[in-house]
Amino acid sequence: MSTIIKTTNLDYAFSSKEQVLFDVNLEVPTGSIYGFLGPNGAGKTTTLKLLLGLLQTRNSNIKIFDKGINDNRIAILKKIGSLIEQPSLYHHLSGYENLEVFALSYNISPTRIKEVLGIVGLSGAADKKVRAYSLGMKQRLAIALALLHDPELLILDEPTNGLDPNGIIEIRELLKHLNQKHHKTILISSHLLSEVEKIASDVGIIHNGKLLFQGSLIELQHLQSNHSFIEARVNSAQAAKDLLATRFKATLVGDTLRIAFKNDQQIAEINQTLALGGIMVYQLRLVNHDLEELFMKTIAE
Ligand SMILES: Nc1ncnc2c1ncn2[C@@H]1O[C@H](COP(=O)(O)OP(=O)(O)OP(=O)(O)O)[C@@H](O)[C@H]1O
Repeated sequence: MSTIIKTTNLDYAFSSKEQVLFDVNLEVPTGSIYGFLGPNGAGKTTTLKLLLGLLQTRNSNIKIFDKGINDNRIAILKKIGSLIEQPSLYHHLSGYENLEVFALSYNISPTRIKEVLGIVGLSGAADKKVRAYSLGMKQRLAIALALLHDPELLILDEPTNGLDPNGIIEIRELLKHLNQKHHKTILISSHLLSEVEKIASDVGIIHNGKLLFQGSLIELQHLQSNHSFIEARVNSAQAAKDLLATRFKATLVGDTLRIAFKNDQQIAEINQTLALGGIMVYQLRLVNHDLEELFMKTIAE
């Protein structure tokens, strides 16, 4: 698996007292949608700005496309499309004209303008003034701007922030389309796990400037299943605990027993052991740690 972005022990301080990033080792796989997740103030925007050279550190160890950012800034930035904070759009111009302003500066053909308008689903609204656009349409136009030069990598800071549910779905579908059909690697920041898990293949969780988790979404979900348990309501919780003790880790919580397990086979085994041991089982309930809880737990630890 190749890596499109790699940072090694990335630190950043706005002043000598205010260090906001601590040893961040980001690894974004080529071809992924990488969800960079963290609560407000965690350091997401600062990290993305460092990747884009909008902030600089003397000893930053950032490699993008296998090249150091400090020595290859222009070549690297040519292959990146980005959206950081509010997009700057001309509201008195149409969507097409907004793209044209940038296309003229960067020698990009009118054909490409039409193409990106099609990709972001704004062909029908191309001649409408941007001031009449919904927030979601403005955001899609901003993504169209980022796509004009056909970059390999997109870096988007909270692209669904402030959008209504419909707008959020449209951006999500657009990003999936760009990843799957146009083979763009996408690094997207968000403070919402529920959003990231619907779209990302890979996840990094940052909190207080430290990367607390990094891995595939499947690995994150696996971590979730490790935090799930079976809750048993039985006639004698202590007797049930003793009966299971050699095979399972169980904890008494009031009258119920919480039993850690790894797979469905083990659930059947727990059920059988209790029944054969003469325990009256009133209820066996699967309690899933949801990812949101796991996320909160991760950042609280
Ligand atoms: N220009 C600045 N000067 C000093 N401190 C800053 C500056 N910009 C950000 N910070 C601080 O750096 C820390 C990280 O901020 P950053 O904007 O990177 O977080 P974030 O995860 O993107 O959160 P948000 O979603 O709220 O933007 C915060 O404590 C913030 O107050």
